[in-house]
Amino acid sequence: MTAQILDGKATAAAIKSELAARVAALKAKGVTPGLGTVLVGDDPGSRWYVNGKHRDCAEVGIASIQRELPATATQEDVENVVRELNADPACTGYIVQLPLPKGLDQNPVLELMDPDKDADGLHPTSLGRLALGIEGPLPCTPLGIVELLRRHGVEINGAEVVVIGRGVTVGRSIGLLLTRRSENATVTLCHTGTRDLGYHLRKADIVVAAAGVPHLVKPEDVKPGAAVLDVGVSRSEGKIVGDVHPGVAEVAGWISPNPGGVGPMTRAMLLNNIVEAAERRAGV
Ligand SMILES: Nc1nc2c(c(=O)[nH]1)N[C@@H](CN(C=O)c1ccc(C(=O)N[C@@H](CCC(=O)O)C(=O)O)cc1)CN2
Repeated sequence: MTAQILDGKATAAAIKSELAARVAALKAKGVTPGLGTVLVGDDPGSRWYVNGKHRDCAEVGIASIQRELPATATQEDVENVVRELNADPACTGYIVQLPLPKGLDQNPVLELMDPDKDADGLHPTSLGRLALGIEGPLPCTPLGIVELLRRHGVEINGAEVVVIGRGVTVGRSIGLLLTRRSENATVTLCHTGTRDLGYHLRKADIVVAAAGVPHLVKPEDVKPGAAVLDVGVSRSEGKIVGDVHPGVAEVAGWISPNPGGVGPMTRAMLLNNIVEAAERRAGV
């Protein structure tokens, strides 16, 4: 078997053209959505992601507000930028690019954000809403994964899903998303304390690998026909190495390439969150 490709790049392009039409409709009503980003430090990967977010905004007609701080910024410097964006009417939603440099604590920064401007779905109020089943912004990578599966016709309802990794941007939050009544999956969250990862993987209809361990998911541990989403990013000689061994493509039914799978969907869902929030506010 050779797996079908869950093409995040093409899917994100389709979503962006749908969003461009929705932004045009908002603008016709006098509403211009604006995405703010806060980038602290000089990590080249984070800078690349933030620049990509602003390129996407330009493509769909969302205004951009960029705030940058040096790696020497203090906790108070970062929190002051957050206060400024909370008060800026041109900024309808924003993100703080994670991770923050060592020595800065991300949780007080996230808590200080105006939850109504949380474009990432990572504010405690947004995560609480997700847990309680109340409408609100959803974390971009989990949302991108669900959208990628849906648009490729992969059945989520009733599926056994194994998620590897307990980070807040993916692992913890995707369990909450996939176990909602609307998705209706059964989710097992595996992490570094899991004794026998292969035991769980072999039963999974859908695997979400977000551990950041190169080639952790081996072909012999994947159920034939499963959908495998590779979220992990490690770098070797300047190239991305995912969490999924290339041989998995011979066993799986669907596989997301990395790069070109979940990453572009994360970016598309950020735009989606900005547009949805603007629509909610405009009563659309
Ligand atoms: N505030 C946030 N910080 C971080 C998030 C997030 O959702 N919110 N997620 C990641 C980084 N991220 C978005 O911020 C992100 C990661 C990857 C991609 C992407 O398109 N990747 C490309 C490959 C890029 C490369 O060559 O390096 C791909 O997969 O094709 C977009 C966004 C952590 N921080």
